[in-house]
Amino acid sequence: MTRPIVWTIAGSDSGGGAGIQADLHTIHALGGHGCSVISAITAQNSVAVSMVEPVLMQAFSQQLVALASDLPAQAIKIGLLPGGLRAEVLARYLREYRRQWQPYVVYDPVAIASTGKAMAQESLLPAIKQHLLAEVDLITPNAIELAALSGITPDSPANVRRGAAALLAMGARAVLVKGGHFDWAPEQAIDFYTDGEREIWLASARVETTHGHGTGCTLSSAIATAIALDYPIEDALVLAKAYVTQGLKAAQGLGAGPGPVAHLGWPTDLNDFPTVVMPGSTLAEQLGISGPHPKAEFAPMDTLKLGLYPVVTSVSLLEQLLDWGVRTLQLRIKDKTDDQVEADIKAAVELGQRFNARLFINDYWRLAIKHGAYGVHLGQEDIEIADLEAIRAAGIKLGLSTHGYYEMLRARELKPSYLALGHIFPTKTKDMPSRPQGLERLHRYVALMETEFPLVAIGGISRDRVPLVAETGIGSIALVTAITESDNPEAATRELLALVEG
Ligand SMILES: Cc1ncc(COP(=O)(O)OP(=O)(O)O)c(N)n1
Ligand SMILES: Cc1nc(C(=O)O)sc1CCOP(=O)(O)O
Ligand SMILES: [Mg+2]
Repeated sequence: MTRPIVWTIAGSDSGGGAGIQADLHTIHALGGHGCSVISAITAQNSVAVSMVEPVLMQAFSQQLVALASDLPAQAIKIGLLPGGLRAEVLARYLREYRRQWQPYVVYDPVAIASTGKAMAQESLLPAIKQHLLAEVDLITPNAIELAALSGITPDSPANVRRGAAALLAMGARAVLVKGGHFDWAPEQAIDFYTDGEREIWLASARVETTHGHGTGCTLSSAIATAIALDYPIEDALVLAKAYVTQGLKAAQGLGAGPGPVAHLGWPTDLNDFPTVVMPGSTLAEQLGISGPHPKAEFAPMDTLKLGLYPVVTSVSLLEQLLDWGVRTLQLRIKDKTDDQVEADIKAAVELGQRFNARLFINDYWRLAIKHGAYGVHLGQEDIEIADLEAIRAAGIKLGLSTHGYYEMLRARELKPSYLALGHIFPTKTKDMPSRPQGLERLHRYVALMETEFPLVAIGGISRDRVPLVAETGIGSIALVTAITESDNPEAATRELLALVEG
């Protein structure tokens, strides 16, 4: 894949830990090609910022013009703007880019250095509100910047929400409040994202280090790069947070003051990824997140490798599949009433028991409980409405669909029996709101999660693609049409069984 282009419009940090320098490290480490528009030259080291010198307006504009004519960006990260005039001029350029090629714009409203020095002129604040906010897709203030912009000090979770809502009311499309230093959560680095419709709280244990110079720049450029790589925003947020956490853990002191966050490449350690705060935890209570939640983990599977996993709509095909040797399978009937499907579900459960198979019922969890099913498979939307505790208490196994990093981390909090990862390739079986993941991402997901849960790949997996999917190390492959649309379902199933289970 060619590297997507990401611009950073920010200040140069002579010390190499923040600003343009941190951004270019981050963009490159995550697989983007970084271009830079320098807004100001700072003279600084790890101890102090001794000078902030805005570049000439003409030099600022000409960098933008040069890049726009040849290297248009998939995503743009904005950092330090030294004053209101450049913010206003930049807003005008961004408006034009939006018309031409719609880059995703992340703005980290750097106003005060971690050393305490004001980095920007007073004219910046009104210009952000009046001109820039409307042109950015995501603004990422820390507590001080949120208070400066919104007038609300985020001294409680409620005030974090209020501050973010105030920025949305001023025209921001989405807000990520960075909680590296919330007094009310001293043990955690908690970030809050909202676009006005949904709220996401991400928590990481605070890394004990004084070497965190450049974390804000790094986070925002990591988000921009992940978006340029075509990750949805919720995945970009968790990936960027993991990148920063791994960088903080490896950060070293260079110079007499706080050293720079380290730049180590794609995050691969699950311990570096944040927790998606879900109802039921002490933290969730503190954050005012309530809702039903399972009291403990779901029944574990007997193996991490579930093998071939056909998903079918008819009980008669289920019976044939069992006869042909399949031992993990699912009855997936859509859009019928409970009365219409109950007989089929009862028959399917009995068949599964007769063959000692891992037979999952899709969606109809009440009937699955009633008839003592082996397992239930649910989607992300079901997590909020199904009675997960009732499923767990009945001893029924739970499989959950996921479509990327965020959903995987969210599902992980519910401790299900397995996770499905989809859709790997384009599929005609179902209208998918997300984009296909592809093999490279699947590979990364498997490496990240394989010791936690059995993992199942699903979506567009034809017979010919099975060996490629199996090469990622995934222990189970779910498919519909590879069997149901085959000219000879029995031969197809036997071949697939041999390919997947050897
Ligand atoms: C093994 C497996 N993975 C994913 C799905 C999809 O479940 P869901 O997201 O609930 O969508 P529907 O199947 O209900 O349309 C699945 N059924 N099985
Ligand atoms: C039911 C389903 N769920 C998916 C997910 O990604 O959650 S993909 C999918 C359809 C799988 O069918 P086929 O093997 O014919 O592509
Ligand atoms: Mg479902």
